Amino acid sequence: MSRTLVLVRHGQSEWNLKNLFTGWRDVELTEQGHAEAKAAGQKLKALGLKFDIAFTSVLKRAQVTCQHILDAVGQSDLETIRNVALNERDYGDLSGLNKDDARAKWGEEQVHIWRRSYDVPPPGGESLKDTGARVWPYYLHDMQPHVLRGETVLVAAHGNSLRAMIMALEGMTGEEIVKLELNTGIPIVYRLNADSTVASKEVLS
Ligand SMILES: O=C(O)[C@H](O)COP(=O)(O)O
Repeated sequence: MSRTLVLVRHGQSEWNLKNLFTGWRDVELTEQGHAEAKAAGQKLKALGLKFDIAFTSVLKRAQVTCQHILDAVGQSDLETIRNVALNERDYGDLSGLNKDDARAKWGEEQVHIWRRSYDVPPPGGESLKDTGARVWPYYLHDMQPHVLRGETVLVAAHGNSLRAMIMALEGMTGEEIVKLELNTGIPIVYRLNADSTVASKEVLS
């Protein structure tokens, strides 16, 4: 029984590079981002993983990352489900602003609270809790059944949609999740037990 779940944050995007709040804005990968996504695929290939299904968001930086990985493992045509539930946390009024400019305007602490706290939303946007309220039901209903059937599932998504998923998967508290940072293009390989709990976790950095 494989029961394997692979989570990957998209490669570096144009707005990661420019240090802009991105959220639901649909921006391209940078050259480095494409390379990170291809390297993620090579790492998964080296593990000998073959996927049964892939999931991604409706944003192209995650979709392109997903495709690079599938190309690298020789599964370019694998069934891939795109769903808005996996989108990045909506950054609301901060979207498009420079993160350093925001710190200068509202202060380091306030910006950190908006970026990393569990339940404080940025103005007009989603908190991590709000993001989890759409990601986790989608995981339980659409992805987990595949994993529990013994399949190997790829999820290419975003920093905060994946942080919300990881929080629930690992049973982390609101305080613990504040410290979790996900790097771009680094696969996290979970093996699950039959009761859906985490048996092992490997970060392919
Ligand atoms: O949406 C964004 O700006 C980033 O992809 C994630 O941002 P964060 O590091 O501020 O959570």
